[in-house]
Amino acid sequence: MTSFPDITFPVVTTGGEAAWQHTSSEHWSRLASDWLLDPSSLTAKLKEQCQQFQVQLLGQREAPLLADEQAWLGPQKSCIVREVILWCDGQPWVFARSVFPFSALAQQQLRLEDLGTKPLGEHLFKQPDLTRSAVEVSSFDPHTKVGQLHQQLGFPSATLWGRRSRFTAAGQHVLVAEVFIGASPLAQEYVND
Ligand SMILES: C=C(O[C@@H]1C=C(C(=O)O)C=C[C@H]1O)C(=O)O
Repeated sequence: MTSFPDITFPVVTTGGEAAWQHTSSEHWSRLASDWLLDPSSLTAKLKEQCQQFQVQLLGQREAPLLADEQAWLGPQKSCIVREVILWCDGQPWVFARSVFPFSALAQQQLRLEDLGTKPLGEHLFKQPDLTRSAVEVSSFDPHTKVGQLHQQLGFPSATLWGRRSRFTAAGQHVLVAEVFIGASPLAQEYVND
């Protein structure tokens, strides 16, 4: 069992650190990586890559939305924010921040209330009416909160890459952002980017 480092929640507290762009941009061709584009469950993909997959729950509670999150979820006064680190064989691979309105938490079919350290994806991908928006991608410089998390976890300063999309099921939206950090191939691949 990995002993997880103590990380303050929420990690992401300020907007403007990501420049989310659709993958049709010309910038995209240089980045083409199935880690960013693969529409299947990231949890399932990681479980194929490692023997021991673990979810470190940093927190799941009401917290402020970032301005660019409001655009996806509509004018919510407040939302539930869930942040996790996904670990593969004792190494951090993904930092994920998911935000969803209280109405999604109350939607029993989604069972988000008692997720705990169960991976969100395993719930979402079981929903019969699940749809997913197009994926946005963004880089994260070393000075961003996620870039600092990567270094706090013991990895050298690097430009990181993440993706974001909105899941919809049972009439509710869940916005999920995933940044490849630590020992993940994508974080290593661009380490000198
Ligand atoms: C959306 C998925 O769920 C994963 C698990 C998460 C969690 O437990 O909070 C968050 C983002 C994803 O990396 C997925 O598996 O694709």
